[in-house]
Amino acid sequence: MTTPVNIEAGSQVWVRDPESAWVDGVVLEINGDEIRISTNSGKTVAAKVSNVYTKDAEASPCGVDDMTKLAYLHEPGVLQNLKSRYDMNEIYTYTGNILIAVNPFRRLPHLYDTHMMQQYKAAGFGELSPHPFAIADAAYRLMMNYGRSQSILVSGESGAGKTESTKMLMRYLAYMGGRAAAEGRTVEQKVLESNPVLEAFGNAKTVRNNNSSRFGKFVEIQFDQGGRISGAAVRTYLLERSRVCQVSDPERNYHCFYMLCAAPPEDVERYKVGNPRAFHYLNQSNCFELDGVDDCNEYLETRSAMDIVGISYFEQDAIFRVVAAILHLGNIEFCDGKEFDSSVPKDEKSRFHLKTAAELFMCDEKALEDSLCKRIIVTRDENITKCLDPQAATLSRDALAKVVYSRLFDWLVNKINCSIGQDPNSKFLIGVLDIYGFESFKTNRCLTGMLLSLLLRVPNIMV
Ligand SMILES: Nc1ncnc2c1ncn2[C@@H]1O[C@H](COP(=O)(O)OP(=O)(O)OP(=O)(O)O)[C@@H](O)[C@H]1O
Repeated sequence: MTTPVNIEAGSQVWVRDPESAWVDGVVLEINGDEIRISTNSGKTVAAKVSNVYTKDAEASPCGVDDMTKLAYLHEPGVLQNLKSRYDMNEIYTYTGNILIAVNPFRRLPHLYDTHMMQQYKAAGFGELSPHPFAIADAAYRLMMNYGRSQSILVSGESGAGKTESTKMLMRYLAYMGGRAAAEGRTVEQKVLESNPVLEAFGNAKTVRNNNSSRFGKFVEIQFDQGGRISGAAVRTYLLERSRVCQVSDPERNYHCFYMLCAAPPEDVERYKVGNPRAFHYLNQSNCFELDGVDDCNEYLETRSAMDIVGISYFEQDAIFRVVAAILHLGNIEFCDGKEFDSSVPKDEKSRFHLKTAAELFMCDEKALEDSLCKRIIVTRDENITKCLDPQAATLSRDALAKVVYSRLFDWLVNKINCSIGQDPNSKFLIGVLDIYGFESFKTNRCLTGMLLSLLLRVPNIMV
């Protein structure tokens, strides 16, 4: 690799550092593709040309609010700019019409009050400091001016602040297109009220975030011709199904399992749950409780959120029966059956969990056992029943748990949409896509396809 044209002895540069990611310094000498640098932290280091970038010696110590204004748009330049701004409590920065948010990990209420929304309503894009309100405002204006639906993509690593940013965007859209309080609960209120239910079943503790959304969410805010909100819908994608059966330490399974285990005694008895440590789907990790979170309280709050969303007592009962049944399903173990390559529940304990799961699912115990220990192969002429060995039966058990859980989640989303109220005759919509980081996937085919289809429809703005 050749030396970048503008690097010579005496140049100010950034060099990759194993601890701080990048450190700045001055070039002492260049020998082929190796550069010796005296860093500003007082060390002399040697680095390959590919690990050295020119530093803008005239860059403002306060950074710039739009990174397209940077003299050098490379990784250390971008990170330094974000850091300079963050140190001044400026958590938002533009790159053109993309907004970059750095998680402040503390409440900044002054940034999001009504006064702030009024200011962004009156200003053009780029006139005020970078802000999610400016992004939402630009989307709303484009929709009104060009009569075209818009999409806002919110992406980043787990814990980056996507859900918080999505809430800001929705608040602003509700402010712009909202109906008077006298007209009943606003769409924003309804969407927010449904959050506890979605979070109970779709969020979990991960290494990075105690309340990580394990699904992608596309919130569609629908508008009439006059730009007033006429309905909304929540579409969910890619629920992390594997978490139902596999949890790594120190993460947790979905919140609802722990909530149910911590429910008031009458419910614990009704759903035949108890100590989460007794369930295989939960005890693969040593994390059962979350700091500052009372799972019993969360259970009661989820129940009241379900009441608000319009989920009846009987439906709630069925939901928690399914949740409990999944836990019992996970405790069924298998051993070899009498026939070659067949399996049966391993012992009395497994039989007990099979029986309990069947009771909770309200299905026939033998039918449930067969669905785990046998596979039916449908051919054109006949149905062939094939026995499964213990290993295959265990996989079949986990597959059933995952399918049942994801169907339950889809059912809940559908119920929430009925409660929020969609407008089939809406003129336009603004969609806010909150989807967890690209790094989570080995291949991003379906995610990329989905994003592409959204962005092709409305190639506008990203956060
Ligand atoms: N703008 C903000 N102001 C204050 N706190 C914030 C802000 N953004 C994020 N946080 C804090 O960071 C935490 C994680 O943020 P959030 O849940 O939005 O991340 P996420 O990107 O949606 O994560 P995941 O993909 O895991 O769901 C929040 O619970 C909150 O405490």
